[in-house]
Amino acid sequence: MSEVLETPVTTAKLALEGVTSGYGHVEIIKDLSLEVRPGEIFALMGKNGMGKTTLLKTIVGLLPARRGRILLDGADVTKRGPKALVDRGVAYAPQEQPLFQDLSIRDNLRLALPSDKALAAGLERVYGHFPFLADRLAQKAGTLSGGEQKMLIIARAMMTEPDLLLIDEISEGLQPTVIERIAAALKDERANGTTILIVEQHLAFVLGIADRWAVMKLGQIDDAGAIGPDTEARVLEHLRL
Ligand SMILES: Nc1ncnc2c1ncn2[C@@H]1O[C@H](COP(=O)(O)OP(=O)(O)OP(=O)(O)O)[C@@H](O)[C@H]1O
Repeated sequence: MSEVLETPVTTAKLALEGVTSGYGHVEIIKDLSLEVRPGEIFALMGKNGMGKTTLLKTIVGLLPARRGRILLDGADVTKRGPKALVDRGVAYAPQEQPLFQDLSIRDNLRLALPSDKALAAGLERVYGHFPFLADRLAQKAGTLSGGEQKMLIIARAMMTEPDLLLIDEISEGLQPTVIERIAAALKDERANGTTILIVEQHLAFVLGIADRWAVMKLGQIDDAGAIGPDTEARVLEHLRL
């Protein structure tokens, strides 16, 4: 691991200490340690099948950590489960089956929230990023285009004004203008104090918004650092190997 990630920080927003998790008899995440600092965008990259999605699922409690600890603002949340993470301000935009296709945009957004009042406030926030939502609230999510569905997924995760936002491969299949819109939305969220951990394959997009980065290989952090002029070349080298 690089010097940058070993440098002590006051209190990490999210800290993983020797986390191991997996499926059945197979360990996918192996003794992994990582710190995400308050208010940063942290880009997590790696080749297919290296464990990035598995790591996000472990962080949000959908998959139990078999060993190690997960700390949120210094508090141990390892065995607390998904609900406790949501209550502590964590939002997750997953890669798989993320929307209720037969429900309207409004109902998909409402499900993330405790009340209609919260929905009204949340909508005001996300309309700024994704204005098309304002005229389409009654439309079924399944009838939106692929790009619109991705924007809805991000909007839903932002509705709660999360302290920590976890995003899994949002850019896949999106046209450049939509990616730019999402990049702008994520930068705005960071400016408002949200910490973001984003798994991405689209390097220009994610390295353009991130503060620090890591590459995963076979369930471990293979390399990491602060974003700098050599980052893209360094990451590409890992993805080629
Ligand atoms: N539910 C599951 N049961 C068994 N094995 C799984 C399950 N989900 C994922 N795996 C395996 O875990 C490994 C890591 O998968 P994961 O989806 O975490 O990788 P990833 O880095 O996110 O890959 P990608 O970039 O392709 O999305 C893969 O070998 C995958 O086959």
